[in-house]
Amino acid sequence: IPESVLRARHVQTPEKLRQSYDYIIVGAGTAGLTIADRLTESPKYTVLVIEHGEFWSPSDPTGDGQRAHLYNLTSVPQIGLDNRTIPLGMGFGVGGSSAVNGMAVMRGTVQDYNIWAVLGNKGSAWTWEGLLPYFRKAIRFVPPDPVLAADFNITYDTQAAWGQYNDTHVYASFPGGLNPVIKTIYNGLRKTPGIPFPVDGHAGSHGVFYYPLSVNPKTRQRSYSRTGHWDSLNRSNYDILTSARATKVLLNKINAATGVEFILTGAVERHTVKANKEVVVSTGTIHTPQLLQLSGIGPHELLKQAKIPLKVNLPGVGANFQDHPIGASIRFNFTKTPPRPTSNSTHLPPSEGQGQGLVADLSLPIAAPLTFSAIASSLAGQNPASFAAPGTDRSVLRGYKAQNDLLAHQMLSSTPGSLSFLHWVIGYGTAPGANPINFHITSRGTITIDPANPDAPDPIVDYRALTNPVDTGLMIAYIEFYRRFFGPEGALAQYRAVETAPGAHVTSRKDLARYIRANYIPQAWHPVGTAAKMRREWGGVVDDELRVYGTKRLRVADASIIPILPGGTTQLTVYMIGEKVSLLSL
Ligand SMILES: Cc1cc2nc3c(=O)[nH]c(=O)nc-3n(C[C@H](O)[C@H](O)[C@H](O)COP(=O)(O)OP(=O)(O)OC[C@H]3O[C@@H](n4cnc5c(N)ncnc54)[C@H](O)[C@@H]3O)c2cc1C
Repeated sequence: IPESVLRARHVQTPEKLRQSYDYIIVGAGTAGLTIADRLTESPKYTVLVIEHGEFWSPSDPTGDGQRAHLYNLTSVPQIGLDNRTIPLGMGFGVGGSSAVNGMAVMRGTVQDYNIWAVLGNKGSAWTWEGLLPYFRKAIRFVPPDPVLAADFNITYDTQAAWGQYNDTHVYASFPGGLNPVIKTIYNGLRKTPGIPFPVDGHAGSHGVFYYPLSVNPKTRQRSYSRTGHWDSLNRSNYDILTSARATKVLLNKINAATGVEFILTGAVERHTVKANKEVVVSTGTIHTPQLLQLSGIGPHELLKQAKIPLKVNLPGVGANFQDHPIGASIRFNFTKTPPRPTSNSTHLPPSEGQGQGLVADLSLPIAAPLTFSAIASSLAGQNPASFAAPGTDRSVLRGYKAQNDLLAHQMLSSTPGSLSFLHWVIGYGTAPGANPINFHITSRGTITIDPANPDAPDPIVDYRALTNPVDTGLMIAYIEFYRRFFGPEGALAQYRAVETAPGAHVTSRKDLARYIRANYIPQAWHPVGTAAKMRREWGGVVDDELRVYGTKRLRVADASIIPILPGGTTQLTVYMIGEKVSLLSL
């Protein structure tokens, strides 16, 4: 069967585009392809997706590899990290970041999403309960092999977490065996008082649980937005234009989106295409604020400096930038080697390195029983202006204050649905120890066009990592957690662990802070927040229907609308956003 019959249309030159489309989606990434698939289910609407990269397949051994399909970005020197610059990669090409990510499928807790409602407008449906149907619709969960499940105590709750929807081809599954070494840590956590073990970490609780991967269990290939929402679609109302970088959303006199301006790779001429109903920007957390700013939507001072005519003064565009930081590593050697755990599921291929695995996502009172309340008080007592980027608008500062108050409140709670703070991935490697990840940072960065060179292909990335001292305090608390867990009072004391990094002699706050500054990586490829779904008076960029404030017929739908990081990896949340906005748009 010719490929063209199996697919919607891949357009490679602007001349082959229609005169106009009902919907134009900018970015064929995780959310973008989800939305385009859902909108074109109805033959009533024509949809064009404009994508900067190309079609490619991560499973193609003759292809040019994943690295070639990442934006090659680097942050500005980080004042909180001894002026280190930080590289970051974002997916580039059809499938976006879902084509290159680590495939872990996770979700935040109940309060992670209830917080979105508090930060949003009145009557928001963005709560755990309100979003659960879209989460369920976003991904098809396939339970683990029963022998594997019994071997590693993998439990799941199909009813509460996953539901029975089956109209998606994006899968979450457990494709291989697990490294039995993790059983030593698992047993240690089991013996540690106070650590919760929810039946399924996707049902809204923090604690210790196994997570699946976005892998098709039959083919054992990556399952992502392209395989789930593009391949095999035969729809004449659906076009994708590739190698085309959107440079502007076109707005008329009443700031209604009328189309998109774009430039083909390697060319200089700018083209435009008309949208009859809506433009949906879905270019991800780094490029969405760039595109809005280039379109005249953003902080007025920045746009004035860049000589871009102001359409809407929205100071929050590019503010509120967050990612999960990977903290400085803490490592131990066991002087008495634990017996190597055995595995009954050896009929399954092993999954030694990065793969489906075990996580311990712990609330702050569990991770930091001695300091959680002092950390919470110090955050609640802060004036965000002391730590925000110079010149941050008052509305954005009000939003930061609202976020701080919510986080400070959650720092005191260990109820099942409350936020997890310390994220410990136990599936990677065999050495005891961790690179602790902080699920809820308090520093806020920025993404801005360069006013001196607004047409540069990528914007300026500034994490402002560790500019809020609370983040250093959290990392110190996590190091202390591991010292207790592996130390003489911990559940694995019999193996007499010796700390190798940073070393047992590094104990003062000053020395620990220095170690953290030198080794902290402010990103785990989960950037969010730069076009946040929050109240406008709190620096929000989109409303509860993901419409950009001050405009008409223009929405944003991707990771950038997430107002505050969830306690989980981000892809499932982004698929959920794609599912939800598709229904809002129709
Ligand atoms: C290396 C890596 C590892 C990760 N690991 C995990 C993981 O294990 N688990 C997990 O849950 N999450 C993970 N994530 C995060 C997750 O994949 C992302 O949060 C999610 O995919 C983001 O989706 P999005 O729709 O916001 O953006 P994307 O999927 O990145 O889509 C944006 C699209 O827009 C295109 N684009 C950008 N600018 C323009 C423009 N001007 N014009 C036209 N097109 C444009 C891009 O090429 C891209 O296709 C990882 C991400 C990366 C990069």
